[in-house]
Amino acid sequence: TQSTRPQRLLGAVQQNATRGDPRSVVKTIDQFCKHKEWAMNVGDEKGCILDSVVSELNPATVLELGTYCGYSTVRIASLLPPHARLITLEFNPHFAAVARQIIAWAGLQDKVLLVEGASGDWIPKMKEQFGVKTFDLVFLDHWKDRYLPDTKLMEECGLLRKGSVLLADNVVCPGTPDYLQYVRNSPRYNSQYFRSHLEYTKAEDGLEKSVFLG
Ligand SMILES: O=C(NC/C=C/[C@H]1O[C@@H](n2cnc3c(NCCO)ncnc32)[C@H](O)[C@@H]1O)c1cc(-c2ccc(F)cc2)cc(O)c1O
Ligand SMILES: [Mg+2]
Repeated sequence: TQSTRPQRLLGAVQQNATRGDPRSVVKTIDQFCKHKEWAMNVGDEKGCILDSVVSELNPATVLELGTYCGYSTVRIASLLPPHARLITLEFNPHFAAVARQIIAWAGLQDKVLLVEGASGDWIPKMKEQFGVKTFDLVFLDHWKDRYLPDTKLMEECGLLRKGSVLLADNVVCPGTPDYLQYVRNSPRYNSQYFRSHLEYTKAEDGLEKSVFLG
């Protein structure tokens, strides 16, 4: 049977990355995507911006929307303090299965809770199911037309507090126009654009960092 791109990416990690070493897992995936097959990971250039936001925040509770193969999950989790937790939502069972193995290869399974299912279903259950009060950081990287509805849902569910940070990938390419318009014009957010490039290419893309003002 034909393998899938996520399976080939997992194979590259298992053959080339050092078990328990998140940096080598990240480097292996970036090498694979640069030299073998492009994949929609946040990548190394935008990844450094992600790293700096995480390091500066030192968050205790992080939510990621759209795990895919777990590349950004590994980047974020590798920077979290010991008792911090990252909940990542992925509704494609095949991608979730690959991501679990990549997260485990990096040795980060104790910091990461990968929940299989749709954000729209799970965001309203975060408090009762996982004892989450509010998220310090949310990384949005799932279907681009779901950034805005899920942000409004998080607001309605009381999952954001004064100072919570939303960090959104792909606000230029593929683009998230309705989300950008909302966070940049709403009095409830302080929004900032970090210009970069689409992963592994020269095309423009960037991350939008939006602080919830309560
Ligand atoms: O489309 C992109 N990302 C989507 C990610 C989807 C992943 O997230 C999962 N997912 C989606 N919606 C939900 C959901 N909730 C919503 C549905 O209920 N709940 C849970 N999981 C969800 C999917 O199963 C995937 O694993 C993208 C494209 C380019 C790109 C740029 C230029 C090009 F030419 C081509 C491509 C670059 C990027 O960085 C990109 O992130
Ligand atoms: Mg992305």
